[in-house]
Amino acid sequence: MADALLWLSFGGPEGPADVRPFLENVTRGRGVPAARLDEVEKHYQHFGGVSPINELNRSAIAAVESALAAAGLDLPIYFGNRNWHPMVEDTVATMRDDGIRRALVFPTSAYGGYSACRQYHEDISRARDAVEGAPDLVKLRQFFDHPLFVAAFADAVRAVAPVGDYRLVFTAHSVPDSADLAAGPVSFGGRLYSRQVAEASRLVAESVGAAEYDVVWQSRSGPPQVPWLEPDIVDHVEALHGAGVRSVVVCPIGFVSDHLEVVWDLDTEAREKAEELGMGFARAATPNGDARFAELVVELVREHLQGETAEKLSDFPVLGCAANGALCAVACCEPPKRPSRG
Ligand SMILES: CC1=C(CCC(=O)O)c2cc3nc(cc4[nH]c(cc5[nH]c(cc1n2)c(C)c5CCC(=O)O)c(CCC(=O)O)c4C)C(CCC(=O)O)=C3C
Ligand SMILES: [Fe+2]
Repeated sequence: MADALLWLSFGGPEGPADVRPFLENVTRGRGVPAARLDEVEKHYQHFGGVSPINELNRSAIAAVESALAAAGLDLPIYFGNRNWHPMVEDTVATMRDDGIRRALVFPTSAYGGYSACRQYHEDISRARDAVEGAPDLVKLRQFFDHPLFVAAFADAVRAVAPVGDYRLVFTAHSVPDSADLAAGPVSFGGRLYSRQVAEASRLVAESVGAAEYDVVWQSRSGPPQVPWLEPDIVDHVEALHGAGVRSVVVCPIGFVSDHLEVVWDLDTEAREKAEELGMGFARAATPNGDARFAELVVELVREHLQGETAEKLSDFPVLGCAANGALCAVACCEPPKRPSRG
């Protein structure tokens, strides 16, 4: 039973004055050096201080509203973010005022791990703690191996792949190596996030018939002395050039929409590097623009409400679904150790 859907996302600035306070929200207590924030602020200001993420979420929500109605599911959608307005605390207060008692939560991340899953559970807890009489909030599962997610990426790769030889390169947001090591239920053996990224990449590569491909990382943050997942996409483009590769197709498998880290780190930085080296460069679209993305959300809702077997293409366990911010398992996806200050 559910009487609403909460669309829970990351949030992004909507004007030049929003950028710094947004970045402060994202990085509070996380030991990200000021120099890194100054650099990232420039990326946002380059686009007029507006991240595409909020508009992309709003249009996705409109598509999902229609798809839910077409499927006969009468669920209003509420939109809330971790780091920028509409903030999830405010959204949950509105839901309470509207008489919502129990809502499903769709997180705009397909994966497990601290940043991609557990932090969304923390957002749910924080919002419920802030709102007296808050509805029950049940987060939907991780969907990195859902057939519609894989099919949308596979078609996106086919749509931009050049005729002839190219190297297919998958990319996802880097995380601290310690966070990746601690990702997943203890019984899974760690590295849930990077193993899911590798598995989604394998499924897409198989679907497009690419025998050879790479999985690399992007948008590294944090202090330079802390190890994060590598190699970085820009370094990797250079390495491929050195190995004689003439053309790359980049598939942003770690993301659901063309937000700032896609339009800056890939469409700007990685593309410029490839062009400087005289290489062909194409970037596959993210699923947000594909009609199947709305269908995917409807299927996740239906699967949950009707207790159906999960539609999935891998043998990985079904994870990420829990009520009111509970952890998936004891010690699941522990947060990374923050560098001590002082
Ligand atoms: C795994 C992962 C995802 C994918 C899962 C998901 O989608 O949720 C993701 C998504 C996103 N990350 C985003 C933006 C940022 N991430 C930052 C910093 C960080 N990301 C991390 C991880 C991830 N991030 C981590 C471990 C940090 C270090 C700080 C910390 O330990 O938490 C910073 C701080 C500045 C910097 O980059 O240094 C910014 C601005 C945006 C919005 C872009 C827009 O505005 O359009 C989105 C969707
Ligand atoms: Fe991030």
